[in-house]
Amino acid sequence: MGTTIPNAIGCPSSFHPSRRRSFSGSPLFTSALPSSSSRTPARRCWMACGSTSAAESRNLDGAKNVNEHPCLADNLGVVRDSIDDADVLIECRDVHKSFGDKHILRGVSFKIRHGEAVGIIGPSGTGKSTILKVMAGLLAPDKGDVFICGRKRHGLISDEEIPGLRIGLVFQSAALFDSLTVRENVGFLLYENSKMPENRILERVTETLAAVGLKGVEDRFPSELSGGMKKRVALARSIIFDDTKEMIEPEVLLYDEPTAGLDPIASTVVEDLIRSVHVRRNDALGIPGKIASYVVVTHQHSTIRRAVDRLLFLYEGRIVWEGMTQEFTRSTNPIVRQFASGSLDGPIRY
Ligand SMILES: Nc1ncnc2c1ncn2[C@@H]1O[C@H](COP(=O)(O)OP(=O)(O)OP(=O)(O)O)[C@@H](O)[C@H]1O
Repeated sequence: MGTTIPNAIGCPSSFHPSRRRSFSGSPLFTSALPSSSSRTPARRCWMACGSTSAAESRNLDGAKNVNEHPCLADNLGVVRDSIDDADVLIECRDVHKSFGDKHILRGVSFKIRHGEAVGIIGPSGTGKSTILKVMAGLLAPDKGDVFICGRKRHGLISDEEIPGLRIGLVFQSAALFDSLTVRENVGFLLYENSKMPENRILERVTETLAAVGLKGVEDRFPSELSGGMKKRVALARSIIFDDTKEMIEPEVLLYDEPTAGLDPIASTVVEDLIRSVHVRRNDALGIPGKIASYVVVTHQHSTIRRAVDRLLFLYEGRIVWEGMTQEFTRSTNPIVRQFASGSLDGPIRY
């Protein structure tokens, strides 16, 4: 099975689900990496260097102010906890990325573990979408590394052969194919990449739509859906999987501003859906979710409160604070305080 190369442009006007062909221009990105091994996601690997290359100071509440200065960290002799990294699905280690002379990511390091629900927040233009694309394998770091289940990724997702983990990126715009019906959009990857019989794909599409709370919309086109429905269809498309395979790889979903532009109630629906497809919850049909972990980039307080457990605060291309969501509003970090209050006074300058 080939890897689906993500992009956000092409719309396959000639696509028909009954015609399987090699098409790699999906606006959806779900990289279904080939699973050539039967190892579990929890590959045992110990990483001696810890989760960040930074000196970290712990608040009383347990959150970390991250002082990004690797030399300082070494000089201070910061003793890192010995952590069992067997459950780390994705690790970014000292990731740098520039666009022209704009140095956007300046040494970003963090780990996403199996079962986690993580939010990435921070001021506009600070590189949140960029780090999602680096995690997804759409952008290669200029410096630093991305590890998938403990194995270093080389190049982009399209070049790699790392098995055992699917990574899906759900774009802010939903990025549905306008000329395809909801059924064709949701079943797209299965039509393109699986050997499932068509009637089984149709069943999977209906089941998956039901899991995100949508019924009877299979024949509609995206233009006939509300913004919230489009986001739900995009979510269904990202969680559908080939259930004829012997082993289903764990999947990490990366959501880029999934509630942007939605009213408060539609936001709540999407936030609850994001939760419901996670392994620790049940979907709309009462079936346990299958998404191993997810990462949400968001500006919305409701999404932070409702959809994620742990937060990474990105500022000027670095993680400057991380902690649990309930620690966020109590943080004494001046950057976090200013951001949480929306004040014009403070270290963040626009
Ligand atoms: N492909 C690209 N080419 C050139 N510049 C880019 C590219 N992608 C992102 N940038 C620039 O990198 C910076 C960070 O963009 P990014 O979208 O990652 O920020 P963000 O934190 O997600 O912002 P927002 O919260 O406003 O969505 C911006 O200045 C953006 O213009």
